[in-house]
Amino acid sequence: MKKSLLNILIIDDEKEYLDVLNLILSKENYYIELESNPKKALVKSLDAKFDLIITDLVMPNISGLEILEKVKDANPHTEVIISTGYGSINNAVEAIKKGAFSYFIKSHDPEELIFEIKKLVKIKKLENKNRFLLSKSNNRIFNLSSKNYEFNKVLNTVKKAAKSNANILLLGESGVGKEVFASYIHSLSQRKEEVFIPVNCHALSETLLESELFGHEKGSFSGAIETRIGRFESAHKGTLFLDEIGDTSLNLQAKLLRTLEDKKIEKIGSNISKKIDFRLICATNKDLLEMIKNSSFREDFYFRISTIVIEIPPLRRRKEDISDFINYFIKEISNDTKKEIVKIENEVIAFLQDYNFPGNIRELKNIIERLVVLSENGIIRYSDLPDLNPSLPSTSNFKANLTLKEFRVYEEKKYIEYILNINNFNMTKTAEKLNISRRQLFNKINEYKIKK
Ligand SMILES: Nc1ncnc2c1ncn2[C@@H]1O[C@H](COP(=O)(O)OP(=O)(O)OP(=O)(O)O)[C@@H](O)[C@H]1O
Repeated sequence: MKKSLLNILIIDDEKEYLDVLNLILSKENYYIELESNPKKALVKSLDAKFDLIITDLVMPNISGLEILEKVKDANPHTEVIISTGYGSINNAVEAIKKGAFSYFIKSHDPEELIFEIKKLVKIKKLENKNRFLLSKSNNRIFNLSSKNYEFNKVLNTVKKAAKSNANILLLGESGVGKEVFASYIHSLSQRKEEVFIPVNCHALSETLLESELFGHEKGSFSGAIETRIGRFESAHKGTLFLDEIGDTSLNLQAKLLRTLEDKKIEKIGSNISKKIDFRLICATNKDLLEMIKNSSFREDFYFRISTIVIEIPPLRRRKEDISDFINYFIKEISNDTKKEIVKIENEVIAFLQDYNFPGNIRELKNIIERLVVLSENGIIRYSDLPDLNPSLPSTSNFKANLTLKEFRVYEEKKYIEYILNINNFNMTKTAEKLNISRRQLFNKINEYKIKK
């Protein structure tokens, strides 16, 4: 079946008028529903499947203006055209100020209405094109080719899973590329021309995360100065990526579970629920099954989000890909920094081939970035490598006249720098890894004058 150009709901308490409009518009490729009961119309008009609501202005019980306000509140992307008689033109102008797309005078030639609708189709097409271009420009090209059997098997599963609408759970150590995979899945899916919305569940406090996801009404809590659309709503028709899902509270998991079951959301402080169509991808580096055992993760929620589970292997298990990654990052970073690289010392490659990469691809990228920045005359040098094995004190790097305390300080500083580096200077993650509080970490950074 050919996809309709526009989904339209027409509301008018005069049934005959509805039939006339239906007849005129049915010649075009539109999907049309009619509603003559204003109360039912109000409920129907909030369905996000409609791109356009054409509503009469003056009706018993409910006015077209009321419908306009509710529609715009529930689905800001749905357009409204007000139809009215001569007597109410002032109100129709008022409606434009409140966000109506246009108005149409009932006694005029219906061609005027058809013209307005065609104008809207054109605008929607342009909007879609913009969204597509935007998502393409956000969609950097990643290095997903591999010589590793295990990784290629994972990639195959990803390609199959991407075509379905199933919820996907991505597992893997920090820095293996879970977010890269999520956006790759989106780019292969039927939703590729729609938005990809990533949310990091770790970065925000529970209240902020809830409002980030569901949105809030103005004044619903202190700090809610303005009505805000949540990420679920922004992800409508596209893909929502919840990173670090293992860091959500049990409370929020219960709320998310309900949302996944009903595919409906309510803004905090609002009782209007909205249907949202989204594909969910979650990721974590935590052991969710272990968390279920110790009651910090809901089992029913786990089953909801894990229709397909994909585990991305760490970089140390795909060493045959390291040299390709080195070249890929050198190219990318030398392009960005406008530093041309002509040579890389063999010892650098040999060292990186041997190294275990606890921070995975992110760590390799950071190392290459450092090497490119420090390179001189286009040469990437072994001597510019950071000290990558801090747990083993390298005798060549300290003077033999240090006291034990000085030595400890020396090694501690190097280790903190190292962990900060592989965690992209994320304070929370670094503190967690070091098993100290963020405050203690800040104190150490100040004490040792560690710089990014
Ligand atoms: N296949 C790849 N090609 C190019 N760059 C990659 C690839 N995989 C990962 N990266 C880069 O490595 C870094 C980490 O990737 P990403 O954020 O996807 O990892 P992650 O597993 O989600 O990490 P975390 O668990 O810490 O959130 C990013 O800078 C990303 O661009």
